[in-house]
Amino acid sequence: MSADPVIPDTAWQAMTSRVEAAFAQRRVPIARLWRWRLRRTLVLVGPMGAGKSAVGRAVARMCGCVHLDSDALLTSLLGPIPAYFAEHGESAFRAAEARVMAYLTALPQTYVLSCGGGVVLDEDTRAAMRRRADTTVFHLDVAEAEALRRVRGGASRPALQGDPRGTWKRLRDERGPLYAEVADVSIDTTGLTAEAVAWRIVDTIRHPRRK
Ligand SMILES: Nc1ncnc2c1ncn2[C@@H]1O[C@H](COP(=O)(O)OP(=O)(O)OP(=O)(O)O)[C@@H](O)[C@H]1O
Ligand SMILES: O=C(O)C1=C[C@@H](O)[C@@H](O)[C@H](O)C1
Ligand SMILES: [Mg+2]
Repeated sequence: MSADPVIPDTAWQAMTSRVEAAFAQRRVPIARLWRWRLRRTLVLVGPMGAGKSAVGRAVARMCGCVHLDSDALLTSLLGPIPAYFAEHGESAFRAAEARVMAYLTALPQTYVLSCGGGVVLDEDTRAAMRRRADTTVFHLDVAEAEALRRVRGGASRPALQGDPRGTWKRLRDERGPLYAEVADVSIDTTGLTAEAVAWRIVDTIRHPRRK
């Protein structure tokens, strides 16, 4: 086990090329219908199953902006996250995750970023999120029973292995203050579809003073 993963330069360059290609291939925004353009980066944090990935995709579709997902980029770098956890341990994953987050939070473009559930554990990541004046951070929360239904008991989430129910709640409680530290807006997604949460996010950005 190594807590300091050596990411080959070629893998890192392949990942950054994917990101650059995503910005080069931006799609036509649905929001053009409203003559409105998203000019901010939206960062989604929260516990596993809160819908960060699904909602991020929906927001980006609505706004025609680039969507990046830290877990997807880490998978392209390290291979499947559960296998990486098993082989190298959580601390190696966290080190790679912090490096990816440092890269993502320094990008000059605006876009939608779905984060892994544990990104807020890293102090530098939290500081980088707070530093950006062109960024709004959304904390997506969800009730335990619904989160566990959404992640289907946690089989693909290595951080939940063993006792998914107890672990999900413990992690959510431990990380709650860290999500609150970085978040500008908190949304309880319980009982809402991913699209409904996405509309709420777009509405919050379009009408900031109403919230
Ligand atoms: N608001 C929602 N209502 C119903 N199902 C949802 C909602 N949001 C997400 N889902 C579904 O729940 C599952 C988990 O959602 P998602 O992968 O977006 O969570 P996540 O917050 O990104 O989790 P992780 O931290 O593990 O990346 C997916 O199958 C997704 O389609
Ligand atoms: O909350 C967590 O610790 C994790 C959440 C997922 O998004 C992945 O980043 C990984 O499975 C760990
Ligand atoms: Mg996700």
